Amino acid sequence: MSVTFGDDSVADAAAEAARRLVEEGVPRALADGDATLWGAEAQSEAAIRLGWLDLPTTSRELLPQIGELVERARAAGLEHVVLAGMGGSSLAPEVICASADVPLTVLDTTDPGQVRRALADRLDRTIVVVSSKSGSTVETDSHRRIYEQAFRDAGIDPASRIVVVTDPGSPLEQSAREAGYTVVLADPNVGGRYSALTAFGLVPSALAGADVAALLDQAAEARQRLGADDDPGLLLGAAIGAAAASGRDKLLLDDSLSGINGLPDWIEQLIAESTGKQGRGILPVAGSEPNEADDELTAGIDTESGVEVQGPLGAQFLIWEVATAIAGRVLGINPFDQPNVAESKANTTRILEDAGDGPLPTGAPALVDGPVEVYGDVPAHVKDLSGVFTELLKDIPERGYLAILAYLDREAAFDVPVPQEASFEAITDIWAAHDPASLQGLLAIRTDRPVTFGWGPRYLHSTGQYHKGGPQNGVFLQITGVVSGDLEVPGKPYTLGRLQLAQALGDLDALRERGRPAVRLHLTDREAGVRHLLAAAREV
Ligand SMILES: O=P(O)(O)OC[C@H]1O[C@H](O)[C@H](O)[C@@H](O)[C@@H]1O
Repeated sequence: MSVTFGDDSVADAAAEAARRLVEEGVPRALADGDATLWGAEAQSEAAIRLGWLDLPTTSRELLPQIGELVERARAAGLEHVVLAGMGGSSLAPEVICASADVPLTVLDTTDPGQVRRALADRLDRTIVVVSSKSGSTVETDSHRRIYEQAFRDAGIDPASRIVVVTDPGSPLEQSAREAGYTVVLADPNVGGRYSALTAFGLVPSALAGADVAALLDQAAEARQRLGADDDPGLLLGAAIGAAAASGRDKLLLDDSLSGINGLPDWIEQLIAESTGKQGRGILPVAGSEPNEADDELTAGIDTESGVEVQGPLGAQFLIWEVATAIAGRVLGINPFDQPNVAESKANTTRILEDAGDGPLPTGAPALVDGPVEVYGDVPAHVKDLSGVFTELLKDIPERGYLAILAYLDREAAFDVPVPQEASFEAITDIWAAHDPASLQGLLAIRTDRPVTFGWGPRYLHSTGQYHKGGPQNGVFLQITGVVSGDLEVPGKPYTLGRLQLAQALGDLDALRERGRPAVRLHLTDREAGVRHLLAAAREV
């Protein structure tokens, strides 16, 4: 494993920052778990958040219990593994399984269509891992309730199918024990986004068929370098910290040549939640081409870049965690809290409670363009969707960015029928033409500012912290859609679709309270709406 520099100015700044850190004794202190490294204010939190440093060893203790679980699931013929978990409770298993090429259905959505698709898939052979560190995350709680009901309706005992991963003493641990579920306890001294190598990363991945012992071996090798002057995590942290301190605070992640699939999505949460606070921080940008702008730094996973990080997945996890902790130190930021995530959650709860049984407070559309309603402040001269895009792009300030936030079904594009004889290229073109995520590329070529794309509510547990806590230079484009086939959340007064819309509105409020430009597009016909959006973006 190694960190190398394709850009001399980055290399020089990193070397200088690393030299200072070594002089201050930081690498050794971090290796020893010194909680004072981020200042007095962060110390009490850091004291209970450094367990990740020792996971390559401590997580080995979990392997026998995980091995038994896997055996039991195999013996019972449970081949469809569903993971209900948000942010740190699902991003790592998603990368682990995608890289190992083993199937895992991740539920980190409140989209009723996406949840219905999972429910319709081999329920009789499904095992559900319900993962939540706090044990109180609303999305995960909803998924648990929905699956419990579905199992019961199918005459299946939920206790034979649900595995809970949570922190000791959480409300979920208690209710799971009462229900007779299998419970695997995670290390409480590791925060969600640093938990890749805890039970949160390992249990669902092992059930899906990934070799988790190998991951720990890879991480153990990286752990041995910790404390050394040439530790890859130290060099990476010094590079991204020093770059951000000098204004290069957009971190473009490129994994195009890597055999590891989807690590940028995991890095996004780690960097955005750890650094995006107090009006400062680093904006991770996944899935976008560099603009050669002077506020950008490119980081490649096994891919040549401004900074290239080479190594197997287990090592990458540890290197990026060390780097984030080091960058926090360089920037004077506590990398272990996420002070602004709760704002949108509180708004969502308030919106649902205030609305009672009545409609949610969406307001009236400022304009309607075919299957797309536009909500928000739109100048009077703007008459259509491409005009809305043009205005939003114009609104991006110097050093700012545009964030596209889609509260839609992440997999709907793949349901579109494709001709039987179509080539792989033709099929991917058809998918792209129906995928809201294609909007990122189409708008990115119209601006020299970074354009990010996040699925809601998934991003609320990731880049959402940076949007609200980081520099106030974001412009936000939300997309919601009409719900057909809504799902009850058993025991709750709301449906999944209602929760999804309330989450979008809750975050919109939090962004607007900060005076940021934020527009919501609502698709009154989802498929036609996506096609219309993409066509309008081509016209900008
Ligand atoms: O694991 P949970 O307690 O359900 O938390 C899931 C996610 O929730 C919050 O949004 C935090 O900001 C994330 O860091 C965390 O990963």
